[in-house]
Amino acid sequence: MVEAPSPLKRVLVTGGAGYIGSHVVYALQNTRRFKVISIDNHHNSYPKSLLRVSQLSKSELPEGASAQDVETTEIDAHKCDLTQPEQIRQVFQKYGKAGIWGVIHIAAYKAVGESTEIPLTYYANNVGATVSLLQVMAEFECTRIVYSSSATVYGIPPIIPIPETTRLQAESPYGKTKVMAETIIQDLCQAEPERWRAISLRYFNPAGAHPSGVIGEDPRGRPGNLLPLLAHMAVGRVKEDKLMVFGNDYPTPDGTCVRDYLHVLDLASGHLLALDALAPGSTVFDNCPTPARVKAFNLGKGKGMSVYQIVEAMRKATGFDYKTEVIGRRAGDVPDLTADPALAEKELGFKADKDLDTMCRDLWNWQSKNPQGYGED
Ligand SMILES: O=c1ccn([C@@H]2O[C@H](COP(=O)(O)OP(=O)(O)O[C@H]3O[C@H](CO)[C@H](O)[C@H](O)[C@H]3O)[C@@H](O)[C@H]2O)c(=O)[nH]1
Repeated sequence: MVEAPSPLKRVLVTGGAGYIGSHVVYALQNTRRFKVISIDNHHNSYPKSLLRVSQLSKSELPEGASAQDVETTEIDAHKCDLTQPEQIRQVFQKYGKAGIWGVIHIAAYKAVGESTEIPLTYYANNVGATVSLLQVMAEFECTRIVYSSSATVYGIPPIIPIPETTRLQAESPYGKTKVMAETIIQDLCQAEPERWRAISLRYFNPAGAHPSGVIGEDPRGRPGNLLPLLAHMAVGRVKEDKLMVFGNDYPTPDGTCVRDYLHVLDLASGHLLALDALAPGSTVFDNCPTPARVKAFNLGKGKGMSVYQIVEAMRKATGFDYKTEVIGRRAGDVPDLTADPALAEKELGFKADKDLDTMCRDLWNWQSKNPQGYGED
């Protein structure tokens, strides 16, 4: 049976149970304008995260909240594999034609090194699944999509800060999957300009957690990324006190790589702005060079931070006495990935305001309250 129409906009989030997905779902709920449907295969995420998001959103409802407000805090969560079109179709069938207003497509594999070892898995999961998703969306007349892309599409960028007009030249299979999916979405919007609207969001380095410490990042296994690794070291989950710094001979102020870290809640707010920009009446596509309604935006702060600056900020937040040892460069690392965030600010009204100390404080709040992440209870 098809669900009855609802005054709330139904938004499907793929990868909703993951680190970024759970914060995006929270942000959607916080507006009280959306009903969230999540699909996730739990490859690198935990269903518990969505239970916690719901609890958090419920706890923030004002007294005497309406039934509709309460409905916004509920999530229709599905365990679903995006490489299986039939599984996606089943979710859309529940809501019928045009029953889902738009999609935020976050689900993907994201480890650069791993993608060089198992490229086919990456192409199937990140590109093939995107094609299947778009096909099912078309079948069900759901033609608005916000796509999670990455700064990795720029490869080794020729200009810092990086504007969106920079040529895309991703190096790893992972990065190439992001370029391909962006291209596929662009081609679709070009082929059917009256039908499709799409925004790709090129994430720089998301960090931190919701300040409640109820949700956060919980990578499976030893974290490969810098901030979760430092958090795991401080909490004793990784029994190391020495961070291996991957190279100090880069052409950067202190020789270590520079990245543009932004708070995950700022990143989540970018998704809301992008989603609203897909609505009729939005002016975001007015200056597109073709009738196609498709754009890409950087989501970053526009402020680069080195590995040593991050270690220092985490030392301040956690009180942990990190030691460091410089080892060779990590394959695939680029010296500097700092966003030019001007376009997203001008056209979407996006600004990543939260500073590095806030990111580290919120990360530590999450990690110290949940030393074993979601796996502990
Ligand atoms: O043990 C470590 C881990 C990281 N680093 C350094 O810390 C910086 C940040 O590394 P992360 O792995 O945290 O982040 P990346 O910028 O490499 O990765 C991010 O960008 C990638 C694309 O470039 C992918 O999108 C990935 O998912 C995303 O987390 C890099 O200079 C890295 O060399 C270390 O020195 N030691």
